[in-house]
Amino acid sequence: MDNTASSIPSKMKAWVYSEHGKPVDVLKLDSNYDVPQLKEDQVLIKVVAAALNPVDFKRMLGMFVHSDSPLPSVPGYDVAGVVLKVGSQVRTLKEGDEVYGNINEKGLDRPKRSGTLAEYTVAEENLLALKPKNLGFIEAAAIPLAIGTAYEGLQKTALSPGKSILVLGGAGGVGTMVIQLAKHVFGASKVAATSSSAKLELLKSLGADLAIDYTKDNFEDLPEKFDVIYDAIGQSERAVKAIKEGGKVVTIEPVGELAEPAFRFILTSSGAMLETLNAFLENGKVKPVIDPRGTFAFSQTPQAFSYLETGRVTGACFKVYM
Ligand SMILES: NC(=O)C1=CN([C@@H]2O[C@H](COP(=O)(O)OP(=O)(O)OC[C@H]3O[C@@H](n4cnc5c(N)ncnc54)[C@H](OP(=O)(O)O)[C@@H]3O)[C@@H](O)[C@H]2O)C=CC1
Ligand SMILES: CC[C@H]1OC(C)=C(O)C1=O
Repeated sequence: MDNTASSIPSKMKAWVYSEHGKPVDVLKLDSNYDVPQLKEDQVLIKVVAAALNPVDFKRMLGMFVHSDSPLPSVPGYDVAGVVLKVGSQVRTLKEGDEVYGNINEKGLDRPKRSGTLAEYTVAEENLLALKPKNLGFIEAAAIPLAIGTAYEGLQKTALSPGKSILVLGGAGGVGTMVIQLAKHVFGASKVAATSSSAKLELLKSLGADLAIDYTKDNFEDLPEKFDVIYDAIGQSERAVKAIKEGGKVVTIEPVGELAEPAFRFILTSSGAMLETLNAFLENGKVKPVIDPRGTFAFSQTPQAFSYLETGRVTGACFKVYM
């Protein structure tokens, strides 16, 4: 690959929004958008695949204007691609490296204005890791934000071997990672998770010992109580009724009522965390979950958002840059 400065274009294709609203209304394809400038501690990435996350459409709707970056903005946090150029302070990554990561260190604190739904993006070296050798770019792109949120939340609850956990929203991008990490990395003795009827077998395949069909049972009415509850659906007022004395409830829904003793957090992206988990991804103990209807071409980005906005995506929703 010719990575000389002259071979890197100054303009690119990018999906951009200049006003707040629904993606289908405000997201426009710009074929002449500025390739982001590289800072000393950053690398320039040729995007091969990018994953969509709920934060992308929530920002577009204007839900976080108080801490968001100014418009126009290219959405997208998760990327898998190839390093084209490195800044002078980059220590480890080099041109040609196949990398993946979440390009925004503080999830809602001034995310980058030039995100991953474009031909090129930039990220600080410490937010990236080498792509796991056994994963393709599409699979790798599905991982960073979801696994980072799952891992950080489980760390904050001090989940440890022998403890039990209930995962609310087990079939989602974050939930599918929480189940796997809880069982195969944190050593939980009992993993329960909720989903609708059609996704119960998926939960069990990921490591859930008990899959609860929320269309039939209210988890808080079941006799079993848990040491930890990971709430990925914003139902902390119900979750606190299912916790053991002294147990922990973590929720990732950043807005709305928070029932005591539940707590919430916004993830911090970390390349080091990905490098730690690469071992579990490469030995197959933790796997990316790809929605069978969730892979779209770059040109279909608005359709990808429409699918994500249904709230029914299983695992992650993507797009591949072509
Ligand atoms: N604080 C933070 O740092 C972060 C916050 N978030 C937030 O967390 C939430 C989850 O994100 P993510 O996993 O990507 O979302 P997804 O879009 O991947 O979640 C979709 C899944 O949610 C499941 N679901 C929906 N309603 C329920 C319910 N009542 N009970 C059980 N499962 C349900 C669906 O399963 P089914 O079809 O069976 O209902 C579906 O598979 C979002 O609100 C997101 O904004 C995400 C990442 C980081
Ligand atoms: C990255 C920010 C985090 O906060 C919300 C609401 C999400 O959906 C996130 O991913």
